[in-house]
Amino acid sequence: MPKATTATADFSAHTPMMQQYLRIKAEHSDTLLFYRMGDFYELFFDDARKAAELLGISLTQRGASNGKPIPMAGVPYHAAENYLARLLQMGESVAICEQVGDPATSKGPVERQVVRVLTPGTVTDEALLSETKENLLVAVTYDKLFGIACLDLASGRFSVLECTNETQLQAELQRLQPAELLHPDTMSWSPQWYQNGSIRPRPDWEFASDSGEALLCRQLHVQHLDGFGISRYRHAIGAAGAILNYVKLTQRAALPHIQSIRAEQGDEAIQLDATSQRNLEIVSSLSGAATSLFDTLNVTATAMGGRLLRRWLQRPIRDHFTLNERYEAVSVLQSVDLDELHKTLRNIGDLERILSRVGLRSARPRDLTRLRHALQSLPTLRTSLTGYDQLQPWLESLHDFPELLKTLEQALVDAPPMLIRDGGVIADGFDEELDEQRQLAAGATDFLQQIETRERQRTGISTLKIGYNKVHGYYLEASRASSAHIPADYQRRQTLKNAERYIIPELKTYEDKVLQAQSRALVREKWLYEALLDVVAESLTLLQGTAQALAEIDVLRGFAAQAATHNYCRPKLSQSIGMSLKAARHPVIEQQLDAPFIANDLVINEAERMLLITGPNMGGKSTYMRQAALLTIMAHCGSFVPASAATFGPIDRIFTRIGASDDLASGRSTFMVEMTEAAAILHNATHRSLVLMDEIGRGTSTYDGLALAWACAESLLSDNRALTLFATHYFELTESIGEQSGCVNLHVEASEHEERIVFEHRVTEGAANRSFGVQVAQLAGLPKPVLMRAKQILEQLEQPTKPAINKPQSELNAPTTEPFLCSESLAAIDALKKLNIEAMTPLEALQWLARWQPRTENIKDL
Ligand SMILES: Nc1ncnc2c1ncn2[C@@H]1O[C@H](COP(=O)(O)OP(=O)(O)OP(=O)(O)O)[C@@H](O)[C@H]1O
Repeated sequence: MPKATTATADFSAHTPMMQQYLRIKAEHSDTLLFYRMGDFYELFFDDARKAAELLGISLTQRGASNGKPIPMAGVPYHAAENYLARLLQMGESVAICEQVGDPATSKGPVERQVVRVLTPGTVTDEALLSETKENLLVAVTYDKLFGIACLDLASGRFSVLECTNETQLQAELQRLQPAELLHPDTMSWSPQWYQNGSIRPRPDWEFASDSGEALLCRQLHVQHLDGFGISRYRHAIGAAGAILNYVKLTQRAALPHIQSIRAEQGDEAIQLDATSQRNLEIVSSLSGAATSLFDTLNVTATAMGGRLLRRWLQRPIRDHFTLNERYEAVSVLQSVDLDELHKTLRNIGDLERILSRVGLRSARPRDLTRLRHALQSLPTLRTSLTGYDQLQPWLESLHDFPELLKTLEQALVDAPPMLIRDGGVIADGFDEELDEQRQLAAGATDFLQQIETRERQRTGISTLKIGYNKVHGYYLEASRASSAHIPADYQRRQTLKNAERYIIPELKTYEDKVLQAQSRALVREKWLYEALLDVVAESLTLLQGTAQALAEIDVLRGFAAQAATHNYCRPKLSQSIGMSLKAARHPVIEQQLDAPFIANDLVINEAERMLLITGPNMGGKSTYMRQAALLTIMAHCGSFVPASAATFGPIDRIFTRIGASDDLASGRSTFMVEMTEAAAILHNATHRSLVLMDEIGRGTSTYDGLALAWACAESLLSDNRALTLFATHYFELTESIGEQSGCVNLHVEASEHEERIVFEHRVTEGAANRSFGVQVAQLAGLPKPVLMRAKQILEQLEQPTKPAINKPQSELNAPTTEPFLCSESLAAIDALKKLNIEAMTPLEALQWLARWQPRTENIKDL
């Protein structure tokens, strides 16, 4: 690539057009430059090579400049959106360079300018965005704590938050899933924090708090930021400044739809760390193919409703007042005609994004007709919801816009073309001047037809016809065979194979009139369209408030519909720590099973804060635990829950240690991942946290695993005092931990029928006494000989003091017997230590001895 990166570079050896290209490219060195040439966007040099590789388009050459051939690749102008969408998805940014000068009057290459820069986090074009997902631009800065700012340019939603540590940062980024992330040049970015989007370093000074504050004040038209409650978030304000800088640079337009900014405070939502967000499959499933909680609950009518539901699920709130308001709304919506409401909302569509495009002045004619349609539907919607006091908080924000609607109805044709460029958008009768120009243009066209008829008669050439092209304007065309009949006042302009083209002065005069009238009409129409955008923009704040209320109504309508269809109950919120669920079901699995889902109760509170769950593989332990977390999340979004009764106390965080997989990207083994997650839980869980621990310790040897699981359970029970659901296959824990105060043993039931396991999926009190592992393996299709051998080994392991039946002891897998012996000894010592002899009656002491004595036989073998 020629040196195009400095302003002082010398391009004089290149052709004039290449000089122009290189000058523009020098200002956009880190973006692909789409350089408009006729009907194509062309890319040159390294850009061409890169685009050819990324898009699979052919790499060609264009002449030579500076003595060397120029690598070139291009995409047709009319199909550019598709290519742009793909590049953005791959994290690339593109600068669009258009011809802005007039080719007719230009000396040398026609003047070109970059009219906008598309980057993954700042696109707002309908065709380039996913309907269902927010497209977020996030900036992160660090100085003792992380300052984060987040902008959804396509809705104008702007927020700031701060995190004290990396784990929190990771959790927030996992939730936000930025399409593009900015950080200061000097801050080194760890891929562990986030690596999905396009990560872009920006100059440090763009993140300065003072300049950030000044930029924000200017954007929000205020003198200070106190009114938005964000003043104390100094780092995040710096990050917000970096975002504003960047968006202004790329959009090259004012941003009137960004009208406020809010602080997201850690304690206003239930915190879900990055792992839990993934493990609980809230908005996307682990495998990608399965169904997430979002997929199950999303029956919204509008895309803006779908995006809001996603946000709510990712950030469940803790404010009981707001949640009760939502429950009330869901209750009363059940008596509204939900299908009708769905239809009306569908008609309203994605108002949120239309309004942002109005703000950015990139709204297309069809955006305005959709806005018109939405405003027409508003009164119907309002009528269907009036009379329900419980909906008042939403009805208050639903405004009618009669004047604006009248203007849009009068101004726009019914079905306008895609672009304003060619006209035909503004309706007849809306503007006198436009009508006049249009009539003139149409009248002059009639006149051309009169000329054609007259000239045919005058010349006697019946095939004489009037045509038009951009180079010669209007002309009369006659076949070459009839050239003998051409009058003397005809001036020849063009000779074709079989025809000649002529002009006459009269034709030229009328041509000027037509063209003038047509272009005046077009100019007028564009001006009127801009004015129409101004009119809509005047009501932008109220319209945005209305769109927000509509999106919420859409989500609440969905909750009501789901509650009615699947028999969900209204949750109760309580101040006492804990949770109580009657006949609860897993919202996602319930809808996927052909067989009926077995409902289970769950009670957890300060007195019984750890539920130790044992039972066979496939018995339903994970399902039971996950459903507790999912119901908590649903209830804290305002949804009803799949249970016959549900009460939730205050919950500050949900932690999960579920499943195990290697984290190859960061070079951590399964066990390392497991322990890192456990460490995060033990460090952070409070007595208000819901903790799901599924089979901790299974990633290492049984002996180590048991010891770790034991110690973790003890700590959760006594130090964190968290509300813990602890599933394990270590039966030893059911006595060592399960019998401690604050812990309850539960098990999932299963029975054996003709050597086959039957899962009951019922959770009942008490510990399980066997794990049916071999039977489950049989279901999984393990070869018969292997199963037989496993049964044999199992029998030996279960009777450790007896000699091996078929094989000498040395040939058995000796270490696997170890945990039984060692764990027994550990259990015995622990139980003995905890014994309060003074509080025991002699009979109780004897009973204790009788219970333990048989088990100590195992210990002898150590
Ligand atoms: N309450 C239930 N009603 C009906 N089916 C259920 C229920 N609970 C679980 N299942 C079914 O059993 C399957 C296994 O459940 P789950 O994964 O929760 O078992 P598990 O005890 O955690 O197993 P493992 O110990 O192997 O992890 C689920 O995929 C689901 O199809």
